[in-house]
Amino acid sequence: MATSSDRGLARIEWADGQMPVLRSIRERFAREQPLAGVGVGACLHVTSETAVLVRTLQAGGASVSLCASNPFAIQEDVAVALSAESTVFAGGPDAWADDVASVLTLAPRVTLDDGADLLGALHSARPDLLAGMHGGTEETTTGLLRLRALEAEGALAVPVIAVNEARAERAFNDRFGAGQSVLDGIVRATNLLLAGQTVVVLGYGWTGRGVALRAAGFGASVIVCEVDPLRALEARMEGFAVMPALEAAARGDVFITVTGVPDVLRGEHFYRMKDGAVLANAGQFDVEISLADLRSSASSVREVLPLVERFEFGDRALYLLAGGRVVNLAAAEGHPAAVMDVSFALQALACEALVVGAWAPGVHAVPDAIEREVAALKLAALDVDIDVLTDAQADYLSLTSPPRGR
Ligand SMILES: NC(=O)c1ccc[n+]([C@@H]2O[C@H](COP(=O)([O-])OP(=O)(O)OC[C@H]3O[C@@H](n4cnc5c(N)ncnc54)[C@H](O)[C@@H]3O)[C@@H](O)[C@H]2O)c1
Repeated sequence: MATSSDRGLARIEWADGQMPVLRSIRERFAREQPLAGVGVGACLHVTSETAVLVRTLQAGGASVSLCASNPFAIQEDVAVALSAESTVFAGGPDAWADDVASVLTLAPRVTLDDGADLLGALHSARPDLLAGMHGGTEETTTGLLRLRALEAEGALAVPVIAVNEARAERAFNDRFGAGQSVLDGIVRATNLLLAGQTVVVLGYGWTGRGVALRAAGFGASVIVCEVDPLRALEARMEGFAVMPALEAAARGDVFITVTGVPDVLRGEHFYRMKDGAVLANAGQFDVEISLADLRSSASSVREVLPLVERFEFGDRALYLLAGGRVVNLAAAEGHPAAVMDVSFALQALACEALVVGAWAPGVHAVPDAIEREVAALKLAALDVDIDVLTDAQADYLSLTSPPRGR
């Protein structure tokens, strides 16, 4: 019978198969050993994709200790399997603070954060370790807010690479990853046929744009609602209907909020919606669809399917998915491994850059060379070749060395 460790190993191998960019970095790291002897502390989701990143860093000579950035986001079988190869502290919600502290006791010289927990704890509890560090990487907007606040106070003592803001991360994570998985979550929860439906996307930022694109690909008519005139104009020029949410409320069959802003859909919208309209949120927090307005205006509420609640308003009903929580995590599986391949390739190369380069304390953008390398490796994995500037073209553009396709 397969043990928990066997199941974890199988998941890691499956993820590895979807992560060719990280695999090619791992092969180079194994040859070049850029991280030889470096202790890396990682505070990330404990998943099969993270295990592939850990293996990559270890192939480059690092010793990695891992704890969970979200104590509820631990794949137990992966944690068991990975602990045979590296140091894993994944005791769950009750042990979370101890797990973070345990990583710090190993005095990491590079940190990989998903919310600035390790770097935050180093600054508050172990400032003695900061002087010996190469620096850290940060994967989230929230973490960067914390680190930039430290920087503004003059207290950030190490360099941090803002992986979250890389162009490749934005494109893959937000547009392609969330674009697909948000619709996957809606379809899994409802089994709706989206072709022929009117899908209203509220918010046409990095993520909303991906959602709108994929909804159109399913055959839906897409309406975009925005408050930013430039983004609204882009949506219009990209072929979508654009109108205020109050107008869209009467037309939509499926509504998807993806703004990061509270109460984007509220009582006045619910009153205009058609019978049977479906409400889903793809923003980070469950604040974009006003649950208070839904509950206070509905005459009755009941669960009709797992993750689908029916709110009755007189002779009409609206269906709320996943209680308004982020639908691709609640009803599907979040980002595919192929998306995490790009995010974690940026992490691995940023880690290498911190170790081999000289960086001043402060928050830094991901170097353009890393973005290009990750994109080139992904193209190679897709077996796509591209052109290279001729020397004359490069001279014309006054580049000292022409960028390479791959
Ligand atoms: N579900 C996922 O996997 C996933 C992935 C990435 C980001 N997110 C979340 O999605 C949200 C948006 O992220 P983003 O990176 O696209 O941000 P963004 O800032 O690029 O885009 C948000 C857009 O919403 C618009 N907006 C704000 N208020 C609005 C309103 N009342 N009505 C209509 N439009 C409005 C803004 O003008 C902006 O264009 C955030 O909460 C983010 O954390 C979720």
